[in-house]
Amino acid sequence: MNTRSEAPALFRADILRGAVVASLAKLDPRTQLRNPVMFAVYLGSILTTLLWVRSPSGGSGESSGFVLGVAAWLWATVLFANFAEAIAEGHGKAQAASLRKSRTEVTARRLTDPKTRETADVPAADLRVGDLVLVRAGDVIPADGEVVEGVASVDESAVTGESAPVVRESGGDRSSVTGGTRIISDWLVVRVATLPGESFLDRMIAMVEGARRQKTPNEIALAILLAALTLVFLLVVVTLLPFSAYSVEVSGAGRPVTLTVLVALLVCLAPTTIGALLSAIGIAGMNRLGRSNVVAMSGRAVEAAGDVDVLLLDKTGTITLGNRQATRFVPADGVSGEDLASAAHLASLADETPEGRSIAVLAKREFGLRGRDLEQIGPHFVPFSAKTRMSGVDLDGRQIRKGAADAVEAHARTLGGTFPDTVREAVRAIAQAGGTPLVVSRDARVLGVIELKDVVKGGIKERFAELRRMGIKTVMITGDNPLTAAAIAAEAGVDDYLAEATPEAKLALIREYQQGGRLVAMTGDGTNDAPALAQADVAVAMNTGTQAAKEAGNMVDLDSNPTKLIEVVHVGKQLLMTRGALTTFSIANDVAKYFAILPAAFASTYPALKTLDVMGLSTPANAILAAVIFNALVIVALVPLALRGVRYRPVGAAQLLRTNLLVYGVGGLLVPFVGIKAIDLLLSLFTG
Ligand SMILES: Nc1ncnc2c1ncn2[C@@H]1O[C@H](COP(=O)(O)OP(=O)(O)OP(=O)(O)O)[C@@H](O)[C@H]1O
Ligand SMILES: [K+]
Ligand SMILES: [Mg+2]
Repeated sequence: MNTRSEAPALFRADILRGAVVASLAKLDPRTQLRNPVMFAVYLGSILTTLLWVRSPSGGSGESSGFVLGVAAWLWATVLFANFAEAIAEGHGKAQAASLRKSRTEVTARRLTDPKTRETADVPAADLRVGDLVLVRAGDVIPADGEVVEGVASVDESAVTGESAPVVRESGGDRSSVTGGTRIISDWLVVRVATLPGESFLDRMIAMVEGARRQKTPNEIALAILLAALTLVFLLVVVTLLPFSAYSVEVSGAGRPVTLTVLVALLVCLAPTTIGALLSAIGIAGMNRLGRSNVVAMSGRAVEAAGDVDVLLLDKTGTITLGNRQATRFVPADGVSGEDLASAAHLASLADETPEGRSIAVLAKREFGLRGRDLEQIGPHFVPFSAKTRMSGVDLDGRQIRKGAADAVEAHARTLGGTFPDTVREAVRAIAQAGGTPLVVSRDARVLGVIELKDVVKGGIKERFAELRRMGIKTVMITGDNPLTAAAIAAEAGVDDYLAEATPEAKLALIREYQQGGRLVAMTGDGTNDAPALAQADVAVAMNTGTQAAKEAGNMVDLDSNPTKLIEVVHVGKQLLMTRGALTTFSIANDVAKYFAILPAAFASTYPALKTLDVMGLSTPANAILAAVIFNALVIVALVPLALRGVRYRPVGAAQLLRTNLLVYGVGGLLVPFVGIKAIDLLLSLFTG
C-alpha cells in the first residue's frame, strides 16, 4: 500500500493554524520585498494607516470610517497573500515531517579491514564518503551509498511509503541504497556516497519543505511582468493627482482626488490576484508531485514537464522487470552443452551483474558446475561495459568472452574465426521472442548462445497509450540488439526505438531532439544512463537505480515506475495552466474594476465619467471600498484553486487554451460586476 499518494485535505486544521501565524510573520518587510506587486499593496496599507492616524476625523473631506476601511482591507489583502503562500508551505512541511520521522540516529559498522571483515562502531554522523560499512538484517542503513558486496532485501517504506521489500545487490542497476531504510534479510557491504546531512533524505526534506525552492525562469519572467504592470499603474495614478487638482482649480467644481482613493485605485488596478497567488501555485505543484511519490530537485524541471514532447526510456529495468535471468544454453554444432556452459560459467565468475550471476546459477543447476579455484592460474577478468557489450576472462592464455552477438562476432573475426549459421539462427529466434541472446566464444571459436529472459512490466502498454493522447512520443533506447528491441517495443507499445545504443548514442539522440526544439524527458536507472539523464530537460531517475543516475537526474521516482512521467507531466501542465488561468483572471478582473472605481473617484471632477458607472453603486466612498474589499476577497476565494490546480484533460493544447481563456477571461470580466455590486449593497445597508 502506498501511504503517501493520497491527497491530504486541502485545509487541515493544524496546517491552517500554522498558516495564520506564518501570515503574520511574513509581514516582515524583507519578506514582502520579494514580491513587488504585494509590496506595493503593503506600502499602500502603511500609507493609508498613517493617513488615518494623522487625521482620523478626515482632513480632506473623507469620513474617517472610509480611510480606516480602506486601510484595514489593504492589510487584509496583504495577509491573504501571505496566507496563500503559508498554507502551500504548510502542506510541504507536513510531507517533510513524515519523512523526518524516518531519519533516526544510527550507529554504523565501519569496516576497518575489508579482508577480515573487522568492523568498528561509529556514529553515522562520523562517516565519510568512500567509507565501507557492513549492514546486517535488522540494521538501518546509515548513509546513502552503493552496494559493493552482497544481496539483501531492503524495506524502503520510510522513503517510498511502499511496504513491499526490494532487492538491493552489487553490480547491476539496483545497487544504490538510501540512508534511513532498513535491511530485512541477509547483509550488504555499502560504500558511503554522501556526507551526513547531504543525504538523499535530507535533500528530499529540504526540497518538500521549500527551503531549497528557487523561483523558476518562467515564474521570474511573470513576476517581472507583473511588477512592470504595477509600476505603470503607479505612474498613471501618481500623475492623476496634479491632474485632478488642476481641473478642480480651473473649473472651480468638484473636489480633488485624495491620497486614500489613489492608493485604492492603484491596488485595484495592479495584478494583485496573481501577484498574491503566484508563489503558492509553484509550491503547490511541488507538493502534488510529492504526493505521487516523485521528488523534484528543481521547480524548473516540474515546469519543463508541462511542455515535454518526447519521452526516452531505457529498456532493461525500466520497460522490463530487469532481472534478466539465464534460462537456456544453445550450443553451436559440434559443441557439447557442458562445454558451452563451462565457458559461460568461467566468463561469469567475476561478473557481478544480475545477468552474470544468473549464468553461474544456471550452469550449476544444469551441469553441476561450481566455483573453481582459479588463484594459481592467475585469471585476468574483463568486466562488462556498456561500450564493449562483452565480458569474460583471459585464462591459461585463452580468451573467453560472452556478450551481445555483434560484439562477440566482431571479436571472434579479429581472431580469425567465423560465425556459424546455426548460432546466428538461435540468436535470431531468441531475440524475436524478446529475449536477450548472449553469444559465448573461446578464442576464435563461437561456442553457442545463452538465452536471457526478461519480462515486460504489467500495464505498461495502456500507460504509453495515455502518453500518446497527451501528445508525447515514447522512444525506447537500449543497448540490446535490434530484433530484441523490436519485439519488446511492440509488446510494450512504444512509438519508436533505438537499438545497440551506447551511452554516447543515447546522449546524441537527446541532443538531436533538443536541437529540433523539442523538450525531452528521460527515465533511467543505470550508471550508463547518467550522461543522458544529465542532458535531458526532465530526468526522472528510478529510486532503485544507481547513485550516479540519481545524481544526474532532476527528479527521483520513489516508486521506480517508468510511466510515472504521466503524473509528472500532469502536474507540470496543471502548474502552467493554473498560472496562466489565474493571470488571465487577474487581469480581466482588474479591467472590470475600472468601471467601479474610476467614476467614483473622478465623477465630481469629470462628470462625463458618470456614463462609465454602469453598476449604479450607492456612493463614491462605498464604490471604492467595495472594489477594495472585492479585490481582497477574490484572493481568498481562489486559494483552493491555486493549491489544487485547474483540471487537466489530455486534449490538444489549442483547445485547452481556448476553454481556459473563455472561462477565466470572460469569468474574470463578469465576476467583479456581481461581486462589487453585492458588497456595495451590503455597505449601503450599514451606511444608510
Ligand atoms: N554481464 C554481461 N556480460 C556480457 N554482456 C552483457 C552483459 N550484460 C549485458 N550484456 C550485453 O550487452 C548489451 C548491452 O547492455 P546494456 O546494459 O548497455 O543495455 P541493456 O541493458 O540491454 O539495455 P538498456 O540500455 O535498456 O538497459 C546487452 O543487450 C547484452 O547483449
Ligand atoms: K487588483
Ligand atoms: Mg542496462
